[in-house]
Amino acid sequence: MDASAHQPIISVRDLAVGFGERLIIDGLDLDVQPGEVLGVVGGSGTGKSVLTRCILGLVPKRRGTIEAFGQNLDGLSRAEHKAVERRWGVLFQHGALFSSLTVKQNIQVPLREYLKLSEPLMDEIARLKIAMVGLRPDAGDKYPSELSGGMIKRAALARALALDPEIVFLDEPTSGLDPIGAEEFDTLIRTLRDTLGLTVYMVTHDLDSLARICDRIAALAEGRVIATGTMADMLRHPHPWLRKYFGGERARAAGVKA
Ligand SMILES: Nc1ncnc2c1ncn2[C@@H]1O[C@H](COP(=O)(O)OP(=O)(O)OP(=O)(O)O)[C@@H](O)[C@H]1O
Repeated sequence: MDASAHQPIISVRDLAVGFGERLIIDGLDLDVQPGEVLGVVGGSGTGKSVLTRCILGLVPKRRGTIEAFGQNLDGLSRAEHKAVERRWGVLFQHGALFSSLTVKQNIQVPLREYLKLSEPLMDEIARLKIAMVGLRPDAGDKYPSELSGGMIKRAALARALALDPEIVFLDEPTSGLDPIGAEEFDTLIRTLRDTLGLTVYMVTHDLDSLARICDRIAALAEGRVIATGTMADMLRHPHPWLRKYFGGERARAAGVKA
């Protein structure tokens, strides 16, 4: 069998990231396996967004290595890094669409940045992505201010999928959605994973999402990943934060059971 079949898409070793004198991440190891939906959890301020941004090259690290698609990201030229960036899509917290652009134009931003395509082809790709995330065709001509929270998330996901990425990074994709909207969005992510073979790295506080769609969970505390595994593994873990998080009232309400 091809050895690359088992190679993690993302591999982080002994990562340290800090601001000023404060180390937020210190000695963090994490692998993201091809085709999995990985849920990244941790208390507020534990560094989930910082970790994500560091993997994406938006925050510098102090120490450690980050590999994406088998390549060490250190020492890549700008062109080589851009080639890596083309293989991932990102949905930042709150959608982060450009408010002055329509949904179609937002989806076309990465196409313009990374590819040279004709206008009709870009329109066709935008149409496909809009359909893929379950938006109506007329959503393409709307501005973000004209969309509901759930539609904004879908539009942002369509933009994250614009370049047919192998992995998408989602930062709290269901935050701000009502339970029905959140469940529909989870179903969409799962469907995209199943149909496109997408790998999903998802920062979330949403226990329903974790239980519903994550194959594996990575828990952050004390600057590192303190545990990885299935929901069942999390429920058995002795770490006090995990016991509180997965054993609390909210977890019971989400139907999370040992
Ligand atoms: N650019 C920055 N400069 C200084 N400190 C920062 C910067 N970015 C993040 N931090 C700090 O790093 C810590 C981790 O922040 P981060 O946003 O990663 O937390 P988080 O785990 O994603 O939290 P939440 O679940 O609340 O979104 C916080 O204390 C934050 O204030």
